[in-house]
Formats: sequence, structure tokens, C-alpha cells
Amino acid sequence: MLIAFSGCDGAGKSTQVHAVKRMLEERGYQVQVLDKWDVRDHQKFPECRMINIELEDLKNAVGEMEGPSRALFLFWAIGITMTRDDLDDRSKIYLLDGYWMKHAAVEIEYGCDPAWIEQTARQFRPADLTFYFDVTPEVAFERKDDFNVYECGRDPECRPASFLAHQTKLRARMLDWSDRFGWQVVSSLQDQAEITKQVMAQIDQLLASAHEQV
Ligand SMILES: Cc1cn([C@H]2C[C@H](O)[C@@H](COP(=O)(O)O)O2)c(=O)[nH]c1=O
Repeated sequence: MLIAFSGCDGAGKSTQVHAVKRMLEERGYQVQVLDKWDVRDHQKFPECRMINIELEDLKNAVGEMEGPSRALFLFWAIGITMTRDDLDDRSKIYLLDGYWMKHAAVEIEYGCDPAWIEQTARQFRPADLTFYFDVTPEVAFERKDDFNVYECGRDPECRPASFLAHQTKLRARMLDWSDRFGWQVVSSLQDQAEITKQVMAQIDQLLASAHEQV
């Protein structure tokens, strides 16, 4: 079972992934988090051993990529992280931290052809359930301590207005896609525990219907 957690920068995706993982494990499920940045784990992904830098450094370098190169890099990394585990194993729950959604939206904003991006994203295995954590750019702005060029519409000065403008465009696309692709929109403007409760209620429904099918 694959569950995707998507959202704009500062939406709290990773926080929810970890809270949900803990809850499911407490109930005895086998849970694994898949994250594109794990390509730095050379034990799990020996074929990625040429990537040998600190995570922060890697993110900055990827942020500097031009043209379609960043989309290709990120899709490559996401693709690799889907190859190591048996995703058909129904006894396991895979939580996809981020997956392809926000990256697809970002790369369209940064100039990639939307049709190419959507077509490429379709190569990834569909998740059984996708959450979109919705946050206003203003709240995301308040939550974050620092901003990088990548999150600010590539404004080298990382001005607050650039962050807000860029994140507003991303949010509009993510909401549109949520509607088109049937993602579960969860307001990220609530208490973290309340968000986890809503997410778990949806996961419970999915687990119940999967159980009925067995
Ligand atoms: C994809 C990417 C993310 N980032 C930043 C944005 C987020 O603050 C953080 C985590 O990104 P992620 O949610 O896309 O994994 O890394 C970059 O700085 N450069 C990049 O190329």
C-alpha cells in the first residue's frame, strides 16, 4: 500500500509522515518511508554512490540546476527510491514523503512544459491515497526560519514577497490537481495532532477496504 504526502514548502509533510508512521507502527503495521533524498544512502542505493555530499549542500546544488535538468534529477531520484522495495507487498505500508507532486508544480513554474511534466509524472506508480496538505503562503512564511532561493521563485535575495508570490502559484496548481486527481485536501492550518487524526481516519478507511478485498 502506497500513501503519498504532498504539499508546498512549510506545509508540514514530513512532520505528518513521521507522526503517521509512529501511529501505524504502534498498531503493528510494517511501515517504510520512501524519500528521494535517500539516494544519499549508499548501502541502500549503491548505484547512487556518486552523490557524496551533505544533504543541505545537495539541496542547494539541485536548486541551482537550470532548464529541465532539476526536474530530471528529482524524477530520477524519486524513481530510484521506488526500485528497492517490494511495493506489491500488501503487508507493508509505504509512506511517500513528498513524492512527485510539488516538484511537478515547481518545475512548471520554473519553465518546464506542463504536458511533459504531467506525462513524466504519470510514469510513477499511482499512490493508493494521496494527501495534499494545504497551507496559505502567509502561514508557511511564519512557520519557516529561513528561506532559500529555490523556495522563493529563484529570487537570489530570497525576499518575503518572492516567497509569497511563488508559493501562491504553487498552491493554486496543487489545489487544481487535488481536484483533478482526487487527492485528499487536509488543511494544514490546524493543530498537528488534529491533522494526524484526520489523516489516520482516511488511512483507516483505506485499510478497511483493503482488508475487505482480501
Ligand atoms: C528540490 C529542492 C528542495 N530544496 C529545499 C526546499 C525545502 O525547504 C527542502 C525540502 O524539499 P522537499 O520538500 O522538496 O524535499 O529543500 C532546495 O533547496 N532545492 C531543491 O532543489
